[in-house]
Amino acid sequence: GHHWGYGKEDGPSAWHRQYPVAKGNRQSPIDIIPNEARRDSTLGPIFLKYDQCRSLNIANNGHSVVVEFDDSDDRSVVLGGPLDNPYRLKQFHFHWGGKGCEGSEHTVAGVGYASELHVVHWNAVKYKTYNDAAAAPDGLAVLGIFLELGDDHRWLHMITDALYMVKFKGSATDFKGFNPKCLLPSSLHYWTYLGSLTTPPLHESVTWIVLKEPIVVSEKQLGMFRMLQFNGEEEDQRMRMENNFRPPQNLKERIVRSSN
Ligand SMILES: COc1ccc2c(ccc[n+]2C(=O)c2ccc(S(N)(=O)=O)cc2)c1
Ligand SMILES: [Zn+2]
Repeated sequence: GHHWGYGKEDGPSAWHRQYPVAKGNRQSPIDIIPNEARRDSTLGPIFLKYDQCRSLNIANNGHSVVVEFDDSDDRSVVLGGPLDNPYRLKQFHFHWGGKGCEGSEHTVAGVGYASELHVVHWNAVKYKTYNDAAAAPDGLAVLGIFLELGDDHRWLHMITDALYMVKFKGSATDFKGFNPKCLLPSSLHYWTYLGSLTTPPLHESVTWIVLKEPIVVSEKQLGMFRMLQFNGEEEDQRMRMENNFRPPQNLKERIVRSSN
């Protein structure tokens, strides 16, 4: 059927027609206002156990570029912080803007970053499958990492070098041996709040953990993401993949907590 996207007709302002939860009470992303975040001494550090992670493939799903992991056991998990149990690493993907424009989903005191990396984990303790977890209020934990423009990122080339293989929607290729640890900033200090998937089906199933410290990538590296296309190879209309971000949503009755 008529699929959702990021254009004028099928973009974020239209998603509520097919996904009424778009106007729900715990939608993401949000504008994070550091001065209004509640410092919570009960919030411990998060731990990312990625040493045994097994990346499988990199794919263009028509909305972003996604690296998927083997989530058949608890080999790589995020735990601690606001989480009551370990959440299993499933995939990571990015959101970005057009040349020189903002592109992150979360903003900080009204300011956006050039891009945002989402590392998606699911609660395999309570739910049997990822899809079950993705629809449950405590089903997912997504780590959000801001990308700001500066020097080349020393490891991002491992991803940008593979992008030519997944130019079109529906393309995928092997992508083994990649550990997302190399994409983390030095500090794991974070903000956390209860929210949703930022793309349809917009399920209100995400405990968001947004790192305060951005990583630095170059304009050249980020520009490589814009060689990707929203369309499949066979489609006539060529649409450059960019500005694939949802703008901040109403905070409603939520508070954002801050790690120490
Ligand atoms: C049928 O049920 C689903 C469930 C989840 C789906 C999905 C389609 C696309 C993405 N997802 C996702 O898993 C998904 C979507 C958005 C995000 S985000 N941008 O990190 O909030 C993470 C993960 C369909
Ligand atoms: Zn995302």
